[in-house]
This record gives sequence, structure tokens and C-alpha cells, in this order.
Amino acid sequence: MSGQTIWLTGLSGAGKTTVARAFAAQLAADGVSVEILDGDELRTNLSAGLGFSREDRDTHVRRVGFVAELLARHGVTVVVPVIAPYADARAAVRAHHRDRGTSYREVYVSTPLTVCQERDVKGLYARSAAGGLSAMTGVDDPYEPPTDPDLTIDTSRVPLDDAVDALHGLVRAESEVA
Ligand SMILES: Nc1ncnc2c1ncn2[C@@H]1O[C@H](COP(=O)(O)OS(=O)(=O)O)[C@@H](OP(=O)(O)O)[C@H]1O
Ligand SMILES: Nc1ncnc2c1ncn2[C@@H]1O[C@H](COP(=O)(O)OP(=O)(O)O)[C@@H](O)[C@H]1O
Repeated sequence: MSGQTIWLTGLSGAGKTTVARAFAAQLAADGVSVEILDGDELRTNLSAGLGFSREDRDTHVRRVGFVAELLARHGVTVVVPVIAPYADARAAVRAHHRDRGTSYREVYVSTPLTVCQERDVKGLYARSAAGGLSAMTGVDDPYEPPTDPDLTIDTSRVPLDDAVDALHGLVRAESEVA
């Protein structure tokens, strides 16, 4: 299978990481070379020291996109659960891949804010509501939804297995084109 980047963008708690892990686990079980570049994790190494200003988020997204393209160019299926709230930054990552002939797919995990707030996996929405956290994406910081994603998944409506199947469909379609 040729390499590619599959970027899952969406709010905190939308289900990006859960879907990415389930999908990557299935690919790995099938012998596919796969890596997850998780925003939370990369912020402790590749992007250590960066915060959540627009400038820092854009720098972070550009770095992650750079690493993803390198891996994808060398045959890895790279799954990227990173919020990437700004359309311009996502477009720059797409262009970076296109310029190098590397496949890039954008998946909008469109789970509504109200559902993410109810889930509140990490307690960040509660902290934000209590005034203990500022610049929370979707609350008091922007999230610009993709206007033309390759796939949209609302995990409040789509069960995890179906979300993973949809990603397999995307990868298969890409492999048939390649
Ligand atoms: N202010 C604010 N806004 C959004 N998210 C926040 C914030 N502060 C901390 N966190 C936690 O950081 C994770 C987001 O990191 P990302 O690298 O995906 O974000 S970004 O693309 O740079 O916007 C995000 O991870 P996920 O919940 O997995 O999306 C949060 O756990
Ligand atoms: N269909 C689904 N797909 C993915 N996650 C789901 C689904 N239904 C419920 N969830 C739950 O939603 C939460 C999503 O959290 P997470 O994957 O960390 O989101 P994100 O990475 O976007 O911040 C998890 O607790 C997960 O178990």
C-alpha cells in the first residue's frame, strides 16, 4: 500500500483519537505500516513549549504536517488526530503534500460542540466554563469547519465501527487511484 496522510480535524472530544486508534489498530493487524501523530502527544516533544495562540497552533500544525508528509512519502499510512482549527493552516498542509506528490485526505470529525461538552473527556470544557482555561477551541477560540472535506464523521450519530469502515473506504479508494 502506498503511503498517505489522513488528517482528522475536529473539536476536542469529537472522537478523533478514538477513531484514529481503532482504525490504525486494524491496519496494523493487516500488516500495514501505520503511525498515529497525536496532537496531545506531539505537544510534549515535537511541539513542546507551544501554546494555543493562533500562531502557536499554526506552527504546531505545520510541523505535524511536515512529519506526516515525510512518513507518508516513505510508505507509511499516517493518521493525524489534531484539531487544526484554522482553514489556512490545513490548506498549507494539503499544499505541502500536493507539491511533493504525496496523498493527503482530510476527515472532518463533525461531532457537535454540545456533545463534546457533555463527553468532556479531559474536563477541559468544565475548566473553560469555570474560567480556569481560556482559548478553548469552539468555546472562546475559533474552529473553522472544513468546507470540502474528503469525509465527514459525526461520532454522535455514527458508531465507532462504522467510522472505522468509512476510513477504510477512503484508504481503499486512494489505493485504487494510486
Ligand atoms: N485551549 C485549548 N483548546 C483546545 N485544546 C486544548 C486546549 N488546551 C488544551 N487542549 C488539549 O490539547 C489538545 C489539542 O491539541 P492539538 O495539537 O490537536 O490542537 S491544535 O491543532 O494545535 O489546535 C486537545 O486534545 P484533544 O482533546 O484530543 O483534541 C486538548 O486535550
Ligand atoms: N462513535 C464514537 N466514535 C468515537 N468516539 C466515541 C464514539 N462514541 C462515543 N465516543 C467517545 O467520545 C470520546 C472521544 O474522545 P477522543 O477520542 O479523545 O476525542 P478527541 O481526540 O477528538 O479529543 C471518547 O470517550 C469515546 O469513547
